[in-house]
Amino acid sequence: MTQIELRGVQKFFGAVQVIKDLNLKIDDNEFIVLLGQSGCGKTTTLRAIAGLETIDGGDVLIDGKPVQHLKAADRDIAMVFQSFSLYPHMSVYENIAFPLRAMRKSKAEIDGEVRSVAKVLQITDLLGKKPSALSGGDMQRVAIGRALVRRPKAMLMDEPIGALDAKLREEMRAEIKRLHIKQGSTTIYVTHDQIEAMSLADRIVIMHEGVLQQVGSPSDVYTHPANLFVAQFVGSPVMNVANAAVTMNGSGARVTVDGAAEGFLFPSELVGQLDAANVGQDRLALGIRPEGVMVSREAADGYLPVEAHIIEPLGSYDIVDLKVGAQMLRARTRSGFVGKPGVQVFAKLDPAQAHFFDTTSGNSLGVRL
Ligand SMILES: Nc1ncnc2c1ncn2[C@@H]1O[C@H](COP(=O)(O)OP(=O)(O)OP(=O)(O)O)[C@@H](O)[C@H]1O
Repeated sequence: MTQIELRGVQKFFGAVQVIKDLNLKIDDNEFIVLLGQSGCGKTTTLRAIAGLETIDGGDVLIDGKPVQHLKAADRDIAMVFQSFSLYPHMSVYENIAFPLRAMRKSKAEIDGEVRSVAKVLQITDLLGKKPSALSGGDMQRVAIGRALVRRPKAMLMDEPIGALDAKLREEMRAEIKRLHIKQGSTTIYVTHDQIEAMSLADRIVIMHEGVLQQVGSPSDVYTHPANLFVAQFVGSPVMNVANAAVTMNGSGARVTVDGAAEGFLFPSELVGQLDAANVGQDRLALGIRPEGVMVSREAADGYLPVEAHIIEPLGSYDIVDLKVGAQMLRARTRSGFVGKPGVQVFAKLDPAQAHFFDTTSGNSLGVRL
């Protein structure tokens, strides 16, 4: 049982505040990913939990007990970094055994535990080798083994596979997930790679400039981003965002992108929900992912004429830039569907996939259609 909680954590480096009032509760066995751009404070947060960094305000609690006054060695937390940091003169076996020797375990106990961790990580045949004879992926497996072997209360991982090439990263990502399912330890994992975050996390914590933006399951942050930052940080290609106005027209609502002659048709509930959010409907930010922009080659009910610009063929699908008023909306189509740039096609938005944000605060208005 290991729960970790951050309560109002503050951290300054000189006059610069790099963690701003961070509150977060991490459950036992949860896999939490801290996601954000370089410099947003992810590593500092991790180091503060591990005890490698002091904090200037708030509490870090492990299983309900404040630990901010405890040294790193007394918190029983293991950390894996991007740089492998193995002892080069020791064999893989000795590297993994090292933390157990420091705990003064018996020879038999050490042997049992090293072999059991090696089995889980599928590195038994490497136990006799020196780190210099290992590939990057294997070195990182050993580093993870060394962290796991002493059964810490929690595992903290700072971009552990960031230095590996793309193919190996994908393999290691799957292994870390498998390992977590098998071992089930509370894990906090730092990355700036949203695909890594989406594939590994039970919950993703998105940070920006030291401020927590949203905490949620991967599908939560993807389908219900709390603000424009999250909307445009999660998802590839990024969500389209366009300034737009909403008006009532006959029985439905119209969402008109800046500079466009006509608006997209939306259910009338949109106006009611925006009224309830108490915002000016003459200027909102409309967010829609490429898969929410539907394209037709012929005129059809509810579809507006638009011009296709750049077409990016991405193998199983294309991303097509469509000029709508003063904005470019990117749509995802079957490959080859639009043909060539410059042609006129017709577009419609899927109301269920549309998001509306306050242009001033950037916050989601919580519209659900
Ligand atoms: N020891 C330090 N002294 C001064 N400033 C620091 C120190 N460590 C980090 N910073 C600054 O604090 C901010 C947050 O850094 P941090 O490493 O936590 O960010 P990060 O999100 O992990 O980024 P990255 O992915 O680049 O490591 C950055 O602006 C960084 O330059």
